[in-house]
Amino acid sequence: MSNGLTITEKIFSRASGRPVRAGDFVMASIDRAMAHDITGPLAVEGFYEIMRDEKEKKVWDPEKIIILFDHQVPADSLNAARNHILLRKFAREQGIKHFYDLHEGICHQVMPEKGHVLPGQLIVGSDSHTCAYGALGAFGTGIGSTDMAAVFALGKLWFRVPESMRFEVNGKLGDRVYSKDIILKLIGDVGADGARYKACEYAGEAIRRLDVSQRMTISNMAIEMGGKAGIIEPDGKTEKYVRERSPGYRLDEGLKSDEDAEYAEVREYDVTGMPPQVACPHNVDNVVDIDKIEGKRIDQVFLGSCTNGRFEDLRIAAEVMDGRPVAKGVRMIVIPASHTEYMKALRAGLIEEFVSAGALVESPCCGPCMGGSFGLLGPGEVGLSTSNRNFRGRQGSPDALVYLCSPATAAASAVKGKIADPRSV
Ligand SMILES: CC(C)[C@H](C(=O)O)[C@@H](O)C(=O)O
Ligand code: SF4
Repeated sequence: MSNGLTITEKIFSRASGRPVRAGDFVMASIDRAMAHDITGPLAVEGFYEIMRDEKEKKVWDPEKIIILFDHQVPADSLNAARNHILLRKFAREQGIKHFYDLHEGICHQVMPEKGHVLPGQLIVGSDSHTCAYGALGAFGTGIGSTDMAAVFALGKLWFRVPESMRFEVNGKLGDRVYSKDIILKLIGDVGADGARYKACEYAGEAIRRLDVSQRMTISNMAIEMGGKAGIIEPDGKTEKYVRERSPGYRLDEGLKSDEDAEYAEVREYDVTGMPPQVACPHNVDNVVDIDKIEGKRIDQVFLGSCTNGRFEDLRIAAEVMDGRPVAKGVRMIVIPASHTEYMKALRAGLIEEFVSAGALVESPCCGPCMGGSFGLLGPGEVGLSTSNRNFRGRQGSPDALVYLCSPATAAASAVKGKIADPRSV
């Protein structure tokens, strides 16, 4: 065995207070824990169950728990309203310092944006896309509500330190081809469980060249190939992003995988000349080049979600639309991922452009991404979405079809009224 460590092994060694390696079982201290309106109520219930015999029923650290509302926002059912009431009460009683009510946005956007994600941290969230925080060099991972209950109580959780799978992505992305196309390509290649329980590590010049917003898209979708995390080694861009939110933060030069670190697998890619990618129904790994699916009719385009609802995504889409209206017979729903992103888009005039084009712009939330709220697809309808999952029934009817793509492809398709290549509209 070599002496080198992966970034994941370094993070777990710090979090568990001893040198550990992939495969070791550890009890790790959690740096931040996030729960939202769907999974939070069950975690709260579990927490009180655990604390049943304690006199003081207090969480381990009210400053390290983040609670927010995003999935059913504004409350779209009585059940959602009750969940919101329960979590507001819990946050008040426990003195949860970082509680965001329903105006703030989607968890995976709000967490980094508000400075709750630092490189090298071990962060858990009761949401599967918590791997998104790997974009900043944190080990973020999704856990269930009952595990979250234990974290609320103890601030610790056991893990088997995952092996790492390295994706060396080189070459240069072409015009109107983005990080979403890279991650769809990788998932299509590896398969939905090809990286099961592995820490996916994205490296190479094509990844280094991406801005933080685009890195978030790639890290966000590690779970779609079974990854436990989706880490990108922090660099100057990471440092700048983090410092703007956590002044005084300094990049730790040692926070990267050693050259002789051991990997379960290393895969190499060259994205030069790669066309836009689309994931076809009903699996995220059912990925094709755009020319295989171009011309397919669509009923709805959804531009948003924690994967691709940032200001940069909206700007790309507006550029591609270039003042043209949404095609007749197609509806377009645009949802900025957070209040901050919404304000940026508003100030830049993007919201006016979308509204003038005939799109529906909604307040920050998950929206149709999970089909639990508004914007559902009916039987037989076809949706094109910038989100991360296209499972049967995910956005409404089990008889609807969902295709996944980049914001540029979504925008090109919205103006054309059918799936279109953003390079040729
Ligand atoms: C509701 C939540 C538990 C779920 C997740 O874990 O990812 C949702 O965010 C999703 O995208 O499917
Ligand atoms: S936007 Fe979609 S993927 Fe992201 S947290 Fe919400 S439901 Fe999950």
